[in-house]
Amino acid sequence: MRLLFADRLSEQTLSELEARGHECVVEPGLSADDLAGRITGFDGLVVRSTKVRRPVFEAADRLSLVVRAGAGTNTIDTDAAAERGVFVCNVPGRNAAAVAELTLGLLLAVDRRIADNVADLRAGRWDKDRYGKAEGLLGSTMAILGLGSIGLLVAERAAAFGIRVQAQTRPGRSAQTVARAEELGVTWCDSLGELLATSDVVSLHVPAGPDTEHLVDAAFLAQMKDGAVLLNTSRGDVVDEEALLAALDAGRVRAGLDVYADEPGSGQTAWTSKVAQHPAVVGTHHIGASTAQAQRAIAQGVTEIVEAFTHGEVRHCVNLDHSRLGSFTLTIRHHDRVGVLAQVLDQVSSAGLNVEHMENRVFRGGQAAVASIDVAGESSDVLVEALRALPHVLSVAEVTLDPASPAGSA
Ligand SMILES: NC(=O)C1=CN([C@@H]2O[C@H](COP(=O)(O)OP(=O)(O)OC[C@H]3O[C@@H](n4cnc5c(N)ncnc54)[C@H](O)[C@@H]3O)[C@@H](O)[C@H]2O)C=CC1
Ligand SMILES: O=C(O)C(=O)COP(=O)(O)O
Repeated sequence: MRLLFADRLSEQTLSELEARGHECVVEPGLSADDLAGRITGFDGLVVRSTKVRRPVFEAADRLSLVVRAGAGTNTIDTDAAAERGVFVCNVPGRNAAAVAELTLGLLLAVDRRIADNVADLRAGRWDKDRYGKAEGLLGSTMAILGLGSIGLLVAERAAAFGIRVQAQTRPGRSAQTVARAEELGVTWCDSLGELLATSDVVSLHVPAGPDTEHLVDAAFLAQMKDGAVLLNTSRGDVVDEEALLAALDAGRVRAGLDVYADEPGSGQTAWTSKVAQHPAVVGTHHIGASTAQAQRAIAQGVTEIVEAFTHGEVRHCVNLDHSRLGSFTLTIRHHDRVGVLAQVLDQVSSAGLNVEHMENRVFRGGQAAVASIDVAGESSDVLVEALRALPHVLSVAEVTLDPASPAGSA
């Protein structure tokens, strides 16, 4: 594949990909605005936080894969990609430990005012009176919103500090997550109000999106305990910064932030932000994932995704429709001969039906294969009989799909 890297990734990944025959063009200086003018001629695009907007997909001539070398895909117009059949994949979980470490670092820094301590020492001031007044974390209570890869690792680290961790009950949470959370001693609150009112620390680990935009607003902050600490290492959009500013000014809360609503991308630039500069905030420069360990793990994940993709497997795609759109599945056993599937599809199309998903697997020896075809519309005996009558078709079975069942669960 011809791959454009619009952010810097480890040299090892680039040499591994090149050793496997891929061409890697590395242009970390490209901005979001430059991408549309640069994308032609590339099959794949690899980015960290550089935004990939609709014009990139409109300008692309052969782009088939965008890899987000990280977790959050809110920086990529995944709908525009989906409209043009471009896969957007992320590398989930691989930078979670780094973000969890920073989250605890921010909490300690807020509680002990580490940044102010350091600034005064560097300025030649000793002030034990001022800085010797932390509450301490042992026995305090932390709410985690977003109990995914990062949230669970934060829970694990917080528990090691003797912090009681709680989360809100949430429909659809996997049994595995619930089991791991309970192993870590996480307890459950039925409502957000109860969660916030009983927590000394609130840590955000939800993805950005319409459901979580300004999740932390004035009402949310008003429900937090007086003097509580808000930690945000997820995305700036999750917090209404005007509301946070008001709560900070009122001395109601303190905050540890790694992400901001209008943060710049990578590199260096002059930048001011009222929340980032607030004296009750310990802020970092969106560096949650920026450890060498995490970046090595992410880079390895990128190599795996690109390699799997070249072998026909799409890993960690975030813009496929995973719900079955078909209304029935045809399972067709056939001799593995040229043209058999074309005839099958011809019959399906003559019946006015649309194929939503299909897979064809060849048996050992290459004599026979089985095709599984999810079809939208109404099946009929006429179609099934026409398929059975085709040369080289061995058998045809038809199963009606349950619209509520996700793909692959049948
Ligand atoms: N500061 C940094 O450098 C980094 C920030 N991130 C951010 O952290 C986010 C989370 O990352 P991961 O834990 O790896 O993702 P994840 O997908 O493993 O976990 C997200 C969790 O949030 C839950 N969730 C979604 N909507 C929710 C809602 N409305 N309320 C409560 N829970 C909700 C999901 O069910 C899932 O369990 C990413 O989407 C990204 O925006 C990720 C990596 C680095
Ligand atoms: O993985 C994520 O979601 C991150 O926020 C990390 O962003 P970055 O790769 O450091 O620009």
